[in-house]
Amino acid sequence: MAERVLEVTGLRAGYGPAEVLFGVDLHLARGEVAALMGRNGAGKSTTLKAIMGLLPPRAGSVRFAGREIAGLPPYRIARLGLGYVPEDRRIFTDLTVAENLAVGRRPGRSSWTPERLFEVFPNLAEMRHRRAAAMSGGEQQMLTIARTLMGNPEAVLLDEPSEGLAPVIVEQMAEAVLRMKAEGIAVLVSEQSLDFAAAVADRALVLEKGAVRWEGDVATLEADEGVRRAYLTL
Ligand SMILES: Nc1ncnc2c1ncn2[C@@H]1O[C@H](COP(=O)(O)OP(=O)(O)OP(=O)(O)O)[C@@H](O)[C@H]1O
Repeated sequence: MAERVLEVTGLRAGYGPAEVLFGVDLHLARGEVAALMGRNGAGKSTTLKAIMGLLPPRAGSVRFAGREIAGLPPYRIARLGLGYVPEDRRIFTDLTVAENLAVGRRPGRSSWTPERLFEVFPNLAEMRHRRAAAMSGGEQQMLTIARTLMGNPEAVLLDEPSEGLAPVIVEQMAEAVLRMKAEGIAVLVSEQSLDFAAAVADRALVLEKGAVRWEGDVATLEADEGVRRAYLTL
């Protein structure tokens, strides 16, 4: 069995009185890309936020790189090497691409430099001196991913990267995920699009009503109309 970089068991979380996650079990192997799928409101974003400590887990265990991280604040989880790219872009719009990357650097242990990132994201290289405010949503999303890599993560949680992007940008986004994988970074990507999941992921986890109801190869999921109808299509 491949070594697990992330292991989530019985994770419960919610907002105030609203319970959203009812015991999520999932894992991510080192260097693997897994797609967390499910309809709107199934709990994908909530799962990523609870793993990252942005929403305090109410029960369950989250083990990352061999240690329990449930209950730790997000900045400590990030420092341990878990990156997080939220749906809304978190960049400094007044800064240029290169400046945004410099801000993301983690002192001491970054093997990533802006130059290396520009090799991995050639489209960002072309606009390195452009202010982020003058970039498209998709380009800003790509910059958010690149900036997360400056923190030298071992694994990255990526929330709905393809949502609302033009098809050509979605393709670039898929390439970016595959390049992260090629660099040995494990990625848990929350995604509604089966096409995107099939393009990037080895394995799919399907959430419904706050728990993982199906798990398997993306190809099996594509072929199984019954499962798709039950958990994915409207
Ligand atoms: N800040 C919040 N306060 C209260 N309820 C919330 C909050 N954020 C999400 N929820 C609720 O939690 C449930 C799961 O939402 P979540 O965003 O995790 O779903 P999702 O699978 O990521 O779907 P989407 O694709 O719509 O983001 C939904 O019922 C949603 O209404």
